[in-house]
Amino acid sequence: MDVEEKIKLITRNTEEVVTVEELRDLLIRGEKLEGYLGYEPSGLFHIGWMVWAYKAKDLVEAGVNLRLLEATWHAWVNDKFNGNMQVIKDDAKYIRHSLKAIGIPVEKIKFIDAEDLVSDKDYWALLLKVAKNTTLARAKRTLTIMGRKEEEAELDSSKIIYPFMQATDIYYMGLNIALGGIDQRKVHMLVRELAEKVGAKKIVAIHTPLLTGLQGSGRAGGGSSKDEIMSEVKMSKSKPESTIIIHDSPEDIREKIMNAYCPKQVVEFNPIIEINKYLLFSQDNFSLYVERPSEYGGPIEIYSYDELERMYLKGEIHPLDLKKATADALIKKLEPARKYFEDNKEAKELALKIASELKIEINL
Ligand SMILES: Nc1ncnc2c1ncn2[C@@H]1O[C@H](COP(=O)(O)OP(=O)(O)OP(=O)(O)O)[C@@H](O)[C@H]1O
Ligand SMILES: N[C@@H](Cc1ccc(O)cc1)C(=O)O
Repeated sequence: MDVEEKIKLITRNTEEVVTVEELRDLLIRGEKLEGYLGYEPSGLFHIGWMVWAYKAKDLVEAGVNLRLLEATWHAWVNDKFNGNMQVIKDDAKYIRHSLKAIGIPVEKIKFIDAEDLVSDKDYWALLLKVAKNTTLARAKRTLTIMGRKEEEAELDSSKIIYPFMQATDIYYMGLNIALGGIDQRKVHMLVRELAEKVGAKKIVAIHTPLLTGLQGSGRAGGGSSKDEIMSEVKMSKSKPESTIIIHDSPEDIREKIMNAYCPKQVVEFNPIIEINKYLLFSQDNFSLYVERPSEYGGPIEIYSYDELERMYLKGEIHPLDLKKATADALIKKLEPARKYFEDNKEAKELALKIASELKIEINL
């Protein structure tokens, strides 16, 4: 793959890359691309996560040396599983299985437990350096990266340390690429700004779009920037009613999709449109078969997202027909993952354990 082909693969289906010029520069200079993405192991794998997982796969294919950071300590600070570290660690194992189940080449990725970073005193020395160079106001504004509002650090000041930890993760591992959903933007910008001061490389930040929760944008509150608005309305493991998880049965998926927000001729914050854009058409060789009634033009096969969007905006595809077609396509897409969890004993036991911790019923 030449430089431009790599750039195309790395930047496709992203919300933004800060900056493409810097990425090109790294590639032209032949620097090894050292990348990562972190997640809190604190729930069942929902389809929103497939957006970054597919991007992780692209990065691996483009030759990035990719790590996935199991942010166990961060999840603990963020009160996940009531601070039960054993369950957080089991969830991390479960997520590895989930990634494999959806077809991510896990054997080419290095998984790192945050425990391995925080057990080195140099990590904390670096963290203090980051904190020394950041105002409290800035740190508070960055709390959206952990799904929290500024006020939430008032009662529990460990939360204010979280953004410093996330920044330190990046410096400590000596990375030049950080991947995350657009809700992680604020910390990546901080990391870029402070790089010189802490003597680290300046990262290229790659941000993937966030899939809106099934209820649409009804929850959007006072956020002003795109990352703030999206972090409120995104599909999230903390809001099970808004999510489709990879273990949902075909019947569950159909029912959830049929009940989802999908306004006629509107594509913004429309989760059904976004499932098509970010999960289905984003992958090679996909086409959507829509069974339209004959008075609306009859059945049609759609070959690109742009074509779908154009027709939907014009009212040529009715939400109901789109929902049915999307449910069928998503059920098909998740079939291998269902099968993986049915067949793999360890994966199944872990999934059931996590589900029972969360008091969520799954049928495997
Ligand atoms: N709905 C979504 N669509 C796409 N990416 C998402 C979505 N939700 C989270 N992500 C991305 O997944 C990664 C891990 O996020 P995180 O652990 O916060 O997941 P979450 O489901 O939002 O959970 P929580 O509710 O605990 O915040 C981040 O890079 C984040 O941007
Ligand atoms: N803040 C991320 C998780 C994360 C934690 C540590 C990191 O270094 C990176 C990512 C989230 O909640 O989505």
